[in-house]
Amino acid sequence: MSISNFIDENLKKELPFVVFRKGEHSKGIGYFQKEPENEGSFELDAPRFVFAPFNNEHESLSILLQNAKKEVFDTETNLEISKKQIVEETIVSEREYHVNLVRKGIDSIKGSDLRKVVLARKEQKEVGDLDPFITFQKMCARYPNAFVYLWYHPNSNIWMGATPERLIALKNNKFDVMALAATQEYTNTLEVSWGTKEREEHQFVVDYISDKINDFNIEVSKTYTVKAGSLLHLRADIEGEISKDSEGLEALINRLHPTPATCGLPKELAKDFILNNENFNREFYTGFLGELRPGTSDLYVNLRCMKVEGTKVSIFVGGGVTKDSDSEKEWLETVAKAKVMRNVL
Ligand SMILES: C=C(O[C@H]1C=CC=C(C(=O)O)[C@@H]1O)C(=O)O
Repeated sequence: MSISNFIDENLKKELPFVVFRKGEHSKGIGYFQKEPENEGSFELDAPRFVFAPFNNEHESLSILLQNAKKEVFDTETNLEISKKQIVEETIVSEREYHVNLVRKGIDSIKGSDLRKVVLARKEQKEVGDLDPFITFQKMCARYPNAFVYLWYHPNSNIWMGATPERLIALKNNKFDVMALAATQEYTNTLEVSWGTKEREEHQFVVDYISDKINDFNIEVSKTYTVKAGSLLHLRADIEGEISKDSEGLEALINRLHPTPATCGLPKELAKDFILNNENFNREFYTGFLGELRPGTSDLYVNLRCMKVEGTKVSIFVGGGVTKDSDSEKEWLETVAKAKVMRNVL
């Protein structure tokens, strides 16, 4: 059976599956659950592929690897990618809502202890009959460095994305956390300068992560510029080691998630602002996903993603707001980020 057949079969039977391809890899991996999960029948630390929401008070979904069929396949890299330019179809009311939301965020930062808040929006689009696997293949071809995935669970519907951000990788007790933030459009060079607002919004992420895990003997890299599709971001890597008697990976994730790359600073103030002011539910956008195994795990932040429901997709995009933000620029940044998914539809 081909991967497409496995996908069709699991969708028909409403059984969870995930198909993913890591950055710089040509092989994709699929885990297809064979039968409905028997609640409570598994060990808490059983190896799984986890799909966690933004709001850590909400339930995470998982596919238990031991109950799933594993398929390794070649991803299509020679796929004809349409170079057509996306026609801007700015919906005036969406622009207005987002610009006002950002202004409210800036006012709140100026008048309280809030220092950064990541504000997002949801863009809906009619797409007709979308073939999830072809869309996945298009994402693999267009975004070779991204973690590309296609996920389905009856409790979440179909999600897919091409994220540039790893939350944490763990191997032999050594871990690697990515601090990614700040955005500008790529114009054929990595030699760009970054403004004060961008450097500060990224530094907030580095400082927060370093502070949360400073008991793990960490090393923080220099900040450098990375390309993600047609965008550039600032990145730093924080490496450390989990000692034998320290808490496990899940506790470490709880300290980190959500970082100021997706929520803000201080975390609880920013989260309250988001939950009270964004006009949609983030669900799994800015949550995290990936393989969780004792000893070796690889988790990514769910960015540049969309949810598919029948003939409609919802694309989720946001950006970090600080005291120096310009509301119009923040809007345009979300338009640029939305193209990452719109380019493959
Ligand atoms: C929240 C998003 O991106 C984050 C990651 C990189 C750059 C970001 C920024 O420039 O605001 C965000 O922190 C998103 O893509 O929806």
